[in-house]
Amino acid sequence: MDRVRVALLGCGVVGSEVARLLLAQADDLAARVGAPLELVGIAVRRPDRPRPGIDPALLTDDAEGLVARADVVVEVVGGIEPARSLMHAAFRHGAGVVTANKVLLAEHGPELFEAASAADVDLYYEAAVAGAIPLIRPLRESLAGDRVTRFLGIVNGTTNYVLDQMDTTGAGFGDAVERAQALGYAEADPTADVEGYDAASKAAILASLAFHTRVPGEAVHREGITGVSAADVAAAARMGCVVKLLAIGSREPEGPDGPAGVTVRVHPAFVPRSHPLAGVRGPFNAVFVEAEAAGELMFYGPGAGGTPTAGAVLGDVVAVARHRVHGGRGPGESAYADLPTLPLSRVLTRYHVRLEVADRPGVLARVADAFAAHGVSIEQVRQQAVGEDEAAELVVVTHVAPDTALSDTVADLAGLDVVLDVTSVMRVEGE
Ligand SMILES: NC(=O)C1=CN([C@@H]2O[C@H](COP(=O)(O)OP(=O)(O)OC[C@H]3O[C@@H](n4cnc5c(N)ncnc54)[C@H](OP(=O)(O)O)[C@@H]3O)[C@@H](O)[C@H]2O)C=CC1
Ligand SMILES: N[C@@H](CC=O)C(=O)O
Repeated sequence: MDRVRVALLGCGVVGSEVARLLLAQADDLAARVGAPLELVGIAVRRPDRPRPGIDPALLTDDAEGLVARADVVVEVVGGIEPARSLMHAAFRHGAGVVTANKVLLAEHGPELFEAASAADVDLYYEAAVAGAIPLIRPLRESLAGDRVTRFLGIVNGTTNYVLDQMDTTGAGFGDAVERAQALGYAEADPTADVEGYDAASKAAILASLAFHTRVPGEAVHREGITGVSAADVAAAARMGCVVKLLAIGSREPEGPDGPAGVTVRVHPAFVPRSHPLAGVRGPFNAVFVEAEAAGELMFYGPGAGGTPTAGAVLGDVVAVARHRVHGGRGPGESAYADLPTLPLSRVLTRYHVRLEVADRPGVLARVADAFAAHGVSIEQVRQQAVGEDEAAELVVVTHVAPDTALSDTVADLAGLDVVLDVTSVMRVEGE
């Protein structure tokens, strides 16, 4: 093969940087691949829009026609359609695909991996999880001989940036989200970030790879950060913690509580300031992976932004292009284990609960009884006046208990006449 034809679908935050780096590093990339990479076209929604550094002759709105002329298709459009149909078209034409599209992989991964395998072409997606951080390849290849038992990490740059701004600068939630959008970290619709959908898609991909099973995005327990208030950030600080949006996956053995399977969840949590995840700032991501032989590994780096993400995309382009030139194909999907995704009753955690209660004798005993009724023991309780007559704030931190016992307790607390409001509920993780 004398050249590898590359079609770029999308020229936004990530695509524009992929195009720039492909052109700027053409000689190096050619040397690494063994043949020049020729950018044959860029499909966008609005081809007439001026794009600095991009030859207008490359731009088209005929994505299907462009795919038919490529050996490697780079999909950085995002969303389900037309990205899904265009990937299928690429496979039909015998082209390998590189994508950064986690929502598509979390929803339609099995169908796409099967189509790539049937066409005997590559489907690479390093940039789909944790931006620039090499994490997919280590899980798919380097750890293929080990048994991963758990992962815990920060996989969304936007929410980490927002929570970090709230903690360190006192910024309001809305202002911090707007800044994340302006910096190119957020999805086209930032609801996907702040409501935890983006992190849930990434957690589904990580769990599927780490545990060799299929975890669809909708099976991931998901809570976003829209309910996190400045008061929660301050409460975390008082406890020596920071608030982080975590993605946690765990392999659970068969036992008295149920069958073997995996738990996968995304939610905000208090993380002790002494934990390395607490020091992950701005749009950076970090993921701990625990494996039986390797022990504990930590992956850290920029989790969002055009240039870092484009670096990960180009690494995949080189791998797929090398296969086009020298033959062969990268490893495919490794889902064979068929482990069920288990309910939150299998998750053990701790809760930090803030309650507004009536300021009168006997309240503490009523609250303690509600916890005891679900077998949850209390580690600390702190009561303080809230400035209103006859009301006080009660902060309760529990010991470890099944998540459902904790959430059932909170539901009961909300129904007590002495509880005026359940102000906030946060899990405590990473201890
Ligand atoms: N931003 C980031 O930090 C990261 C993003 N990703 C993923 O990368 C992908 C792209 O993200 P990002 O670059 O931020 O997104 P942008 O919204 O910035 O860019 C999307 C691009 O796709 C083009 N496009 C949209 N619809 C169509 C269509 N129907 N046909 C052809 N082109 C279309 C747009 O064209 P036009 O320019 O004309 O509007 C635009 O160029 C997503 O899957 C995202 O989740 C992954 C990791 C990090
Ligand atoms: N919106 C995403 C972009 C990268 O995946 C994020 O903020 O992490």
